[in-house]
Amino acid sequence: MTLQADRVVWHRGGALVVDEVTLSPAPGTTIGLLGPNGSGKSSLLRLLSGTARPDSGVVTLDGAELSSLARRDIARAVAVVSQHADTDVDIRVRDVVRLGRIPHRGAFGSASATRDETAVAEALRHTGLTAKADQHWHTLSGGERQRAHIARALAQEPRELLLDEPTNHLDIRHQLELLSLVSRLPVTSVIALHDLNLAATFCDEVIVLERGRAVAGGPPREVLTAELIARVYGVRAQVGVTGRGRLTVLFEPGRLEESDELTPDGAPPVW
Ligand SMILES: Nc1ncnc2c1ncn2[C@@H]1O[C@H](COP(=O)(O)OP(=O)(O)OP(=O)(O)O)[C@@H](O)[C@H]1O
Repeated sequence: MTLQADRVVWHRGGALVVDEVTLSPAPGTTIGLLGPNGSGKSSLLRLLSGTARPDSGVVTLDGAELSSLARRDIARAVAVVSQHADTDVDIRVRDVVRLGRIPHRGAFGSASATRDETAVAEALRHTGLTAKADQHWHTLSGGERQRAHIARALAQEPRELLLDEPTNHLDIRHQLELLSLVSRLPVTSVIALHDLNLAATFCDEVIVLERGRAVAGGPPREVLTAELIARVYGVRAQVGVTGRGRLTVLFEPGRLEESDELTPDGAPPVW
């Protein structure tokens, strides 16, 4: 059992933004949430994290409806890294990461200070921030802040990790390192991503949203076809497999015309 959404529907400002989406990740897998701007990825993550309640349908954690659980109980299992999270407080990186330990504290402080400090040190190490641990938040670059948020989520030692465009500010090496780390962790991760190649490389399964609806889902190799990319994004693409067997998408600039011939579905060519 894990975090699951069953036919969730959510309206925001009168508009339908999540439309009957069902998500049932196998424990330990990495799921990519794909789709154009405004297709509902962040909204779905908010429903999964319990920060918003669906108008209909349910989100459950180990079979219990999320809305029936205490926030602390959810936070012990589910860590979230949302977009645009920032602070004006002058706080050091290590203290940001320590925030991840709060759900594990009892009424009289932490059950184990050593365990807390080990989790924080590990999270800093995994995100390459050990040397920056004592640096002040406002002196960090955008990418370093992003990594600090991820370190905070890792320090939480969650079973479920919800990440909203975690590679946004990261240089290519850190994009690869971060997703490689997340996909290797023994946690279930749901990651909103724009980069189809990163999704193809690191996700066990992807779900493609379009106007709030899940229009495709499954292993990247089955889902990420030129036809799907044309239909959902309105972009011409070639999908192939590199000599090392990695699915790769190449995009063609220019608007897609109705007369465009798309690569037929089937096994992607080897490049
Ligand atoms: N508070 C709100 N009131 C009204 N509509 C909203 C509100 N928040 C989001 N929306 C709308 O909900 C839809 C889904 O937004 P959401 O942020 O979930 O999309 P997204 O797929 O994460 O987009 P992006 O890739 O641009 O981050 C959008 O059309 C957006 O305009």
